[in-house]
Amino acid sequence: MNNLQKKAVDLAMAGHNLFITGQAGTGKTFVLKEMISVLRQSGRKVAVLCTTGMASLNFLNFGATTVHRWAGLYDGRYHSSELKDLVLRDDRYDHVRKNACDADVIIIDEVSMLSKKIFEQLELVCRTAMGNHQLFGGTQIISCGDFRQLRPVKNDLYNDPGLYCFQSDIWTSVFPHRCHLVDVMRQDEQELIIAIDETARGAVSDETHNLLKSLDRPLLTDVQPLHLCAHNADAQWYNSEKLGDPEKVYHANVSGTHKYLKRIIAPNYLAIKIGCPVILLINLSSTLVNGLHDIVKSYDDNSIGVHFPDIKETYSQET
Ligand SMILES: Nc1ncnc2c1ncn2[C@@H]1O[C@H](COP(=O)(O)OP(=O)(O)OP(=O)(O)O)[C@@H](O)[C@H]1O
Repeated sequence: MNNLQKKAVDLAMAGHNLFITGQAGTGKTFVLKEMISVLRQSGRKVAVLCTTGMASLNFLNFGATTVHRWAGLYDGRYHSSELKDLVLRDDRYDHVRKNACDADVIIIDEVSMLSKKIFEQLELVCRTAMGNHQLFGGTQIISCGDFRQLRPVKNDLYNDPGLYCFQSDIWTSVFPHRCHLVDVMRQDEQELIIAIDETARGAVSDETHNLLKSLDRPLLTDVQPLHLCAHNADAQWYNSEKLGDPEKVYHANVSGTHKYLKRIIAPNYLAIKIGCPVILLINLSSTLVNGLHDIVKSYDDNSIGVHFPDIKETYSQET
């Protein structure tokens, strides 16, 4: 580890709350992994939380999970008062209370994607579960991320405007220490590192501009490119064009409040054929996470089989 990385680990070992930042490639993930190992070797129970399921795959061997799952926030549906009641009184929140009470240290990675609302709800859950008035119930908190990378996603459905967590009034009290990693540790692709930094700062040099232009090339023929659409309706139209005649169509049994149902991103029917690409829209487990995509391998009246080679697992969901 370099000196700044060592300093971050020392602060964590000394029990301090800490925010670690630095541009892409400065070794944030690397230092977190070192930190988790050292803290655990010293006997401390470390909860490793990520803001997305995909990010938690970086910490697969460290028992990482998402903030939402760990703290029982689900899709952000609860008002803080409801959440407090659930943590205090609801049997279904036994595991959440246990999560919070068992952890000596909570580590949050990719914190740039954590919204102010979710940050404050996580704090509330910890404080309520611990029955302790201190921030996060007095549990040590370490967060890590680069606010010039991905930002929080707003959630209109549940009144989350997607403000950054550092806009919270409690942010500076929670994190009195800030460790800014400056040395880019990634040895290869120096040009790309400079390009990422310049693009993040909005100051693109001619060299970076030329590098980005040079990447404009025909796609490989055996690669199925991901097609990004600005609107769900466009994505649905594109998918049905590409799918052609489906081999099987499943219809959802839908019930609930119209106001909420109309804003759900998953369509109420699913048309598939063998070999068609599918993407997970929710986290089903700590490895089957929102954003994973692969192709349909099999189906019958009640289930669809999808093979996700990255996680060496075949998942079959009852439809
Ligand atoms: N002290 C170190 N010694 C050797 N290699 C290191 C060290 N720190 C980081 N690295 C290597 O540098 C590369 C970048 O590190 P890492 O992925 O942790 O950076 P990061 O800041 O998390 O980047 P990003 O923001 O893009 O996720 C990795 O290959 C990592 O193994």
